[in-house]
Amino acid sequence: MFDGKTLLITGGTGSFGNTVLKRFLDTGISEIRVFSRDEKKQDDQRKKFQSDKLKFYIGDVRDPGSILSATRGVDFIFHAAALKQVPSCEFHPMEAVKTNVLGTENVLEAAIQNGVSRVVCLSTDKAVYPINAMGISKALMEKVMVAKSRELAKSQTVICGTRYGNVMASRGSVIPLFAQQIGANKPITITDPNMTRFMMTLSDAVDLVLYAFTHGNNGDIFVQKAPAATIGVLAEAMRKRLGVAQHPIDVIGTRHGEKLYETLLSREEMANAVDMGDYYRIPPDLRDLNYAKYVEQGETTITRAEDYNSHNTTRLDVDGMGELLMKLDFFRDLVAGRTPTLED
Ligand SMILES: O=c1ccn([C@@H]2O[C@H](COP(=O)(O)OP(=O)(O)O[C@H]3O[C@H](CO)[C@@H](O)[C@H](O)[C@H]3O)[C@@H](O)[C@H]2O)c(=O)[nH]1
Repeated sequence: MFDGKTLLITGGTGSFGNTVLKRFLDTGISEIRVFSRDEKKQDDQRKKFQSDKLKFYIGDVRDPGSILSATRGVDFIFHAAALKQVPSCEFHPMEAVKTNVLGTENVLEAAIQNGVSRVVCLSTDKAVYPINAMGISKALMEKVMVAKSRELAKSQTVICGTRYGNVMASRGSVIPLFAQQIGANKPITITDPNMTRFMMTLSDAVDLVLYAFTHGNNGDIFVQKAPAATIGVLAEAMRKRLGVAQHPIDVIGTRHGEKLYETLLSREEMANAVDMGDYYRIPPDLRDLNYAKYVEQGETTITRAEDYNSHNTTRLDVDGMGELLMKLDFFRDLVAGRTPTLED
């Protein structure tokens, strides 16, 4: 499917981009373009991968001109550029709007104008019933994506999306933080031991994007079924695997904009979602803007459906969480006493 094709990754210098490069540079793909603002990270990637197939584009999704010229001659786009830190978006919500909402519109317009055949936009569980600025901006990004895709019936571009949960051991996230606290002999800071999060590996996240890429129709959003754990269980599993069962814990309380649990599919989406085994496909609402229809044809299935969230999905216990941790290079390094490297 990728043989002889050109793929562009927005925000491609991040951990998602790195994982895609690792998987694809040695295939029959003809070119991968990394589009980002970060000259330094691009330079690191250039040195790390040393491949003629890899092309670097400095630009910002906020600047329509930069993305328009970078997408000329491109077949596929993975749109990963985003402001994704919850606290920073909370304090600078307009920055989240500029990158996550307006930036996405620029990427999609450029894709349509340049006849790109497939675009996959990356979203997050925080976009469902959102309460923080990051999630709200990603929810609006999804709406932009679905609205744009509605106009594309006769065009050659297919736009779809994915939502995923927490990527384990990503830079700045809780697993490396707890590891560092254990290493420095400081207490593990738990916000709320009963808080749950979906647990996914970076490789799962890339698989999900590839699944959407292969199966997506215009406006579809894909979600991977994933297990979840409480933060209490996560801390317990880390203490146990690292042989420090008595390491002290401080409960520090919930941070700005945090939820007790995350939701991957709302109740309303669940009523229409297609169960595809390991994944759900959420088709777009294709009714037209005829209000009489909305009033006369209610969705009776919605009242019966339950949302899909990190409280009601498969729950990992301490041993299950420990096994999942051991799938991470980061954590295996830690257990073996090697200096762990983060993906990003
Ligand atoms: O000192 C800490 C820090 C975090 N947590 C908890 O650990 C969990 C995960 O936190 P963190 O790793 O910071 O991730 P999230 O805030 O859930 O957000 C991440 O996961 C999202 C997907 O849901 C991504 O979109 C975001 O970019 C990414 O920051 C949460 O329940 C936190 O309350 C603690 O208990 N103690």
